[in-house]
Amino acid sequence: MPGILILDDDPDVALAARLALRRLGAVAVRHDPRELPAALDEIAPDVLLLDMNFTPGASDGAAGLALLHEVTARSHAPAVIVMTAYAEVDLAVQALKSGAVDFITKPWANDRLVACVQAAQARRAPLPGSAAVGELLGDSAAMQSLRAQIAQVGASEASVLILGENGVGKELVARALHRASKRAAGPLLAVDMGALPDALVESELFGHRRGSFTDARESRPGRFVAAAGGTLFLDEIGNLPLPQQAKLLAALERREVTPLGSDKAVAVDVRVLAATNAAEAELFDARRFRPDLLYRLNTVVLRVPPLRERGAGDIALLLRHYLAQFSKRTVELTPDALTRLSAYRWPGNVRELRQACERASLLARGPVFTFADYGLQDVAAPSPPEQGLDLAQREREAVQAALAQVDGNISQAAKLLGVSRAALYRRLDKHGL
Ligand SMILES: Nc1ncnc2c1ncn2[C@@H]1O[C@H](COP(=O)(O)OP(=O)(O)OP(=O)(O)O)[C@@H](O)[C@H]1O
Repeated sequence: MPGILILDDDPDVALAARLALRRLGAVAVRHDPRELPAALDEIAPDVLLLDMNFTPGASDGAAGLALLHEVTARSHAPAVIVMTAYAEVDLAVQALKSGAVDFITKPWANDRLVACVQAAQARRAPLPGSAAVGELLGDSAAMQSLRAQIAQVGASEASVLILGENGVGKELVARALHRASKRAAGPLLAVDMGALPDALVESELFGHRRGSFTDARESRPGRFVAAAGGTLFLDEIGNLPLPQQAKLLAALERREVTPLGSDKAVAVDVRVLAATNAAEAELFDARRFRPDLLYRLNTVVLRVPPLRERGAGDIALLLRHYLAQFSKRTVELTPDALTRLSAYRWPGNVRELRQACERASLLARGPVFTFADYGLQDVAAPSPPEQGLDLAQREREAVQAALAQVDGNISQAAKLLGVSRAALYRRLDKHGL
C-alpha cells in the first residue's frame, strides 16, 4: 500500500489530514522536523505532505523550503506537496521550483486534498536533484549514443525494453523517452513489478471492482487505465511471475484490460516501456519469461551501460555534479581520490555514486575530500574477465560480499550495494541466499 507521510507541528491539522487521506494508503504523522529523515528512511512514503513553517509566528516558509531541499536531494524521494497556512503564491511557486509537485493552502477542502494526493501518487516522486531532473549526464561515447537513440525512438509508439544493472539510470531513460514522445503531456506511470506482491499485480495493473477480493473495499482503476493517453513504465519486469505474464500479454495484444471482479473489458491507450536488471540470458530463458511477451516488449532494446564502462570522464563529471548538489561549499578532490574513484567498480552504479557524494558531503571535515570520505568498500573488486562474465553470478557475489561486510544487516548491505531494501530482498530470494 502506498505510504503517505504528514509533517505538521499542529496536531489538529495533521489529524485532519490523516483522516481525510486514510483511504488512499497507510498514513503516518510526524510533528517535529528533526524526525523527518528517520521517518523517510523507515516509511519510504510515496507522498510527503509538508508544512512550511515550524516556528510560532513564522510565515516565510524558510524552514519548509530547507526541508524540501533535503527531501528532493534523496534517492527515491517522495512526491512532496507543501502546505501553507497563508495563500502565499510566491512561496508556493518557490516550492514548486524546488521540486514540490503541488501545494495546498490551509484550511483546505478535503476533496481537493484527496485529489491532490492522488495525483501525486500517480505521478510518483520527481527524480532527485530537481535541477537535473531528467538529465542523463555523461559525455562518453556510450552515453552520447544512448541519448541519440532516445531522441530517435522517443517520438515513436514503439515498446522499448530498457536493460541495465541496478542504478544505471533506467528510470531516467524511461522518463526521457516519455518526454520525447507525443504523449509527453499525458501521465507517465511507473509500476515496480519487483515491489508488488504477486497477489496484487493484477489488481494494480488492471484494477478491481469493489468486493472482488477481501481488501477491495472500493473499486479502483488499474495503472493501465490511469495512464491513459500517457506512458506506462513497467520496472523490474523480469520479476513478473509467469501467470501474470500471460495476463499482461493478453492486455497488450488486445489493448484492453478487464478489472478483477468485472466481466467488462476496458479499452486502454498507453505506450508501454519496460525495464529490467536481469541478464539478457535470463530473459531469453522461456522457463522464466514468456518469449511472446518478450517480443511484445522489446520492439526496441536500449542498453544502459554500467558506470564502470563509461570511463573516468563520466565518473568525474557525475562526481562534480553531485558534489556541487550536496555540498554547500567549494569542494576539491585529492588527485589520489579521483584516481581511486575512477578505478572503483561502482556495483550500484550512478545511484551508489550519488549516495557516496551525499555521504562525503556530510562527513568530510575539510574542503579537500579524500577517498576515505566516500565510505566506499571495495566489496566487488573487479574479478578478471576469464572468471566469467556471468552477471547473475557477479550479482550473487556482490550481495554475499556486502552481507559479509556488515554481518548480515540488510539495511546496511542495501546501502553498500546502492539498492533499496526491497530490491535486496528480491535478490536474496532470486539467488536463494
Ligand atoms: N546519467 C545520469 N546522470 C545523472 N544522474 C543519473 C544518471 N543515471 C542515473 N542517475 C541517477 O542515479 C539514480 C538511479 O537512477 P535510476 O533510478 O534511473 O536507475 P535504475 O537503473 O532505474 O535503478 P534500478 O534498477 O535500481 O531501478 C537516480 O538518482 C538518477 O537520477
